[in-house]
Amino acid sequence: MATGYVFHPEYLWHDTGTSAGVLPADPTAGVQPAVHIENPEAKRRTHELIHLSGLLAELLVVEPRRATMTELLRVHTPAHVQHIRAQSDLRGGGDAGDGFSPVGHGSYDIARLAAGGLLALVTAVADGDITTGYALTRPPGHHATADTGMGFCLFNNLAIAARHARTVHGLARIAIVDWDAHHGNGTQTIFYADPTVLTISLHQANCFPPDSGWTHENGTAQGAGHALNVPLPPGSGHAAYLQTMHQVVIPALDRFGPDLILLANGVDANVFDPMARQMLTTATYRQMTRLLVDAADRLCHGRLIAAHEGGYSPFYTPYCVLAVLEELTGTTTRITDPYATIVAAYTSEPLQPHQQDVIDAAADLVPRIT
Ligand SMILES: O=C(CCC1CCCC1)NO
Ligand SMILES: [Zn+2]
Repeated sequence: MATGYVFHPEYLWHDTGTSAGVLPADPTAGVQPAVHIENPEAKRRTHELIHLSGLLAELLVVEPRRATMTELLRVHTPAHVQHIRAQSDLRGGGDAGDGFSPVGHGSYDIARLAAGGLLALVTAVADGDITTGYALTRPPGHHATADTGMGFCLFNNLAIAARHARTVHGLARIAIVDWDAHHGNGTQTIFYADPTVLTISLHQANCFPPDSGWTHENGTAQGAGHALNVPLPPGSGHAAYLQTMHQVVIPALDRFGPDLILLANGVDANVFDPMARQMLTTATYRQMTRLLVDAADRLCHGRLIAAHEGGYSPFYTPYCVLAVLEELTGTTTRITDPYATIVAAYTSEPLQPHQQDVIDAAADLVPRIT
């Protein structure tokens, strides 16, 4: 069972500029310049930990390629692709569409390489060269819709990969699980009327995008029943997420019967992350990933590909991703999470009734999956 790994130095060259955290800097308006929260640091440190842990030597390194225009247009409108390209051509760059999503000079080709990293993993899985894979890509993708970038995302990497899996490799039924702290609105919207793609998003309720990711958002037309959302309350931790996996995600995958499982692996629900208020630890990511690997083994010959999404703590993101990657490879951990004892007390909270209520509401929709 080989695990593919995609990383490329260009991913670190996507320039999100000196936005003050998440907003464009504007000293004239009192918005002091700062490093953008979506900067290379957490991804660079993640790649370095994967290397220094010795795990890199056990992975099949898969070279990314740039997604072609045809591949981009399977998901995005021509106007959106042209917009990204035009913003990227500007010496000072621009924005992907929502005012929160910097496009650096040259980011168009880097975003194509991010999407192409997922395409390369899908092809490697379809060809049987690997069973599981991880793309440590940047910029992220799960907020991007067909016609706009959003929330730091330029192109929807996983949606492009899903369409490629179906169109080119005949993998007809695709499940996309998204446990990034923020709603996978872009992916959901792209496939909202598509019965062949099941989207499942676990996220902090009403965090980003605002008023998005409610349980009643359950798909439409032919896709009715094939979008699940679990908007977990702020402060939700290990117990709530594991209960969601057992009561919603795994039963949904069992009913749907995917030919391929894609994972939007945002780790910004971790206890140290500045961009959300959830309480997950490396143990949570490890156990959630193990459940997905077991489901993939049961349902689709182990085929499971993860795309990196959010994760902004430069010191904790690496350990969360390492936990996911070790479970994808089926190896035991090499490096103990140095923060485990610090967080053990306040991340072992029991499941709360208001969290169970949210999980129950989502679980009630699982029987609608066909
Ligand atoms: O990690 C992210 C980005 C969230 C931010 C985008 C603008 C404010 C919140 N999405 O998954
Ligand atoms: Zn996020």
